[in-house]
Amino acid sequence: MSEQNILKTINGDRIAIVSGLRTPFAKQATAYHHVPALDLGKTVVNEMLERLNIDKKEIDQLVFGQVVQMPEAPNIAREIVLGTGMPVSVDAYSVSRACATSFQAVANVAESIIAGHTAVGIAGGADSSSVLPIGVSKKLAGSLVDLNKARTLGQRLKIFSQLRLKDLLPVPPAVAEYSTGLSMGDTAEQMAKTHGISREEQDALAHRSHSLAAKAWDEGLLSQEVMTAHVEPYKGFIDKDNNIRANSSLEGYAKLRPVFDRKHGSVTAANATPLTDGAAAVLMMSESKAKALGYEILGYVRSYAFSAIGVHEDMLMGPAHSTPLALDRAGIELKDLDLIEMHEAFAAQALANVKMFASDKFAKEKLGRNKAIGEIDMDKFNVNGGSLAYGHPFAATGARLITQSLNELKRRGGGLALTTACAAGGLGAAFVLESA
Ligand SMILES: CC(=O)SCCNC(=O)CCNC(=O)[C@H](O)C(C)(C)COP(=O)(O)OP(=O)(O)OC[C@H]1O[C@@H](n2cnc3c(N)ncnc32)[C@H](O)[C@@H]1OP(=O)(O)O
Repeated sequence: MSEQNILKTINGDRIAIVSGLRTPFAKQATAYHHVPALDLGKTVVNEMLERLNIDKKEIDQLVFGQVVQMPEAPNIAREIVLGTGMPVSVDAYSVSRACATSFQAVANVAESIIAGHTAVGIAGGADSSSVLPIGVSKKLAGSLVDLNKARTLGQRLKIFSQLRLKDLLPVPPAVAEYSTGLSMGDTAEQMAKTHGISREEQDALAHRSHSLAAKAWDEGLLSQEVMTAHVEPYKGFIDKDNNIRANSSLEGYAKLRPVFDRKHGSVTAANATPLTDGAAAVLMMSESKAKALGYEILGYVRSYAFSAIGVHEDMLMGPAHSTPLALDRAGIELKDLDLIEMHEAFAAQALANVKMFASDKFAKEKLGRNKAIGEIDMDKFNVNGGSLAYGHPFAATGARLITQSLNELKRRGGGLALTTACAAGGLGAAFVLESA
């Protein structure tokens, strides 16, 4: 391991993460039923700035993302700046990298710090599966445009007469791959079959995830990094993730029917992430700026990598593709890591990735490498549970993983963590983080 292999600015400053915060995550149509992602984003950024008592004039940039976009506020980042009392001069733009969106936001702020353009930046993401941009059918959308252009009553009546009842039905956004039409759950089913991941193994991982997450909450490990959020203005508060099952039992999992392949499948509501609402953010600075402002640093971004594969088969293999790149860039091997935090989109997807980390065949055929990335020590893997339990508000998960890993490293007295995720479009993200 060499000091050379860590991201730094031209002045030798490391990329510091000073703080991370998130809202509690809530299942679709529960605590945040009518709260848009933008409000969740504003809430978390506002609270983070309040807690740190930072002069808002110090902030140069805010990069944020939202996977399910709201057409009326397409630049969520700028709306957060304008809605949290930051100076209007704070640069803000939005990014989208499906489930790795806030990883991308962190990478963008890191690159801006490395270039010397930013000294203090905020990165994060928010998503709501409860307040959705419900659209109209393509036929109706086309007809509405034509209606706008129609000049006579006859032309208008002709357009109306071509519409059928089904064309008038609302169309919710799909959690599916645009180019194949396959849902993420269909892909998880594919991966279970290709990699021989049994239903029992999937249920066991989900049970582990819920049990560890419940324990983490019981022990107070998350109380600092998760804020209390308002449910709907003036209606109440939520102070804990509401998907986690403290009384998770394997018998309960076994009873559930598969959802995506009802006949031969193994992916159920319990071994898939639920649709979730929430937001998360991190405050980043160049190392010297953090020290000059007197902030304690939580950790550093040592390296990161993104990867991309095809979308027709086993598309959610992002961790197995991006991790070796990030490890190489960090100048380390898998065995040097103290923690491995992998986004659990589905138990089948996480287990397929764990399996392929250890496979020489996969390394040779898919990664063009001589040997496997390495066997994951499960004692280091998602030690406080994962997305199966916490839930997965798409754009917020990366920032959750980064904050949770750095806080856990700190509790353990330091070290290195890998945080990694798969994403739609065959994308993958991996970050190597170093405790301060
Ligand atoms: C890169 C990526 O991250 S890709 C991933 C992107 N995300 C997704 O694709 C989301 C995938 N998930 C989903 O679409 C949905 O959660 C689904 C379709 C799997 C399930 O949706 P729903 O049926 O609405 O789930 P719901 O929460 O109602 O649970 C169904 C049942 O399972 C039960 N259940 C859920 N979790 C558990 C559990 N851990 N243990 C026991 N029972 C459980 C519920 O109690 C419920 O039982 P009931 O019908 O008796 O009330």
